[in-house]
Amino acid sequence: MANITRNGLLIILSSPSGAGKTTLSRRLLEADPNVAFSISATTRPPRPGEEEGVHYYFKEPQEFARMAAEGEMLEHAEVFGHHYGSPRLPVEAAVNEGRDILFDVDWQGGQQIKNSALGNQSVSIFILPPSIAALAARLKARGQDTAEVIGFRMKKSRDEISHWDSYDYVLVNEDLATCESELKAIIRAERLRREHSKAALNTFVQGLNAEFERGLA
Ligand SMILES: Nc1nc2c(ncn2[C@@H]2O[C@H](COP(=O)(O)OP(=O)(O)O)[C@@H](O)[C@H]2O)c(=O)[nH]1
Ligand SMILES: Nc1ncnc2c1ncn2[C@@H]1O[C@H](COP(=O)(O)OP(=O)(O)O)[C@@H](O)[C@H]1O
Repeated sequence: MANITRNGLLIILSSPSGAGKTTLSRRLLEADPNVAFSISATTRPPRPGEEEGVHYYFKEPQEFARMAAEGEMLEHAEVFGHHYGSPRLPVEAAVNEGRDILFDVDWQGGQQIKNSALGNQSVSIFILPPSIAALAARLKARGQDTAEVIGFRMKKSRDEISHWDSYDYVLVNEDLATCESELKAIIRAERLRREHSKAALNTFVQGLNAEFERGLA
């Protein structure tokens, strides 16, 4: 049977706060054991229920600055007044082992990953809310931020949305199940892209040519 190995894919997911990235990521990770989550480092304090090393690595600003200065992050940016970054080593390990890695990052992070040495192994997906009213309602319903924080995130969402045009794919998260299946379809197709398994395909086609030469056609 054909065994065409491929490099791992960097899956970049961005959206304005409240559009559903976290929910979609969780569903994808539960359904697909070949996808790992890139656990970001952040200076933001934990929300209720968030665990160290599961949702984020919570860092003091000084430690975060050291990690960034010493090149330990694949990308990093300031979002909502806090610093966020993706540790580099787990990403390189996953890609080399042919495992996909999912990033929940803002547009700045998405752009830095696209411009990095691993950019040609990445696919970026932007999630839009069905309406701004729905976005506000979801942030309220999540019940994890104060009215002031929600107001601030809503103001910033216009800026985040303005970057939709630099993503490979754009999905509208109206019905969650539909959006989840669209996301999975994108990942299935991207895994099959020629450039993501070029070395293995070269070897495979050489094998087909060798069969021709042996006169098996
Ligand atoms: N650039 C970058 N952005 C990140 C990273 N981790 C999280 N973010 C973004 O920071 C923003 C705030 O995240 P968070 O505080 O968890 O709130 P959320 O918007 O409700 O998910 C979101 O846009 C995330 O995508 C990271 O490692 N790098
Ligand atoms: N398609 C959807 N329809 C209704 N509610 C949704 C949908 N997708 C996500 N939500 C809800 O909206 C809130 C914000 O979603 P979340 O995944 O935390 O967003 P983000 O990570 O983008 O900030 C959560 O309470 C989530 O359950």
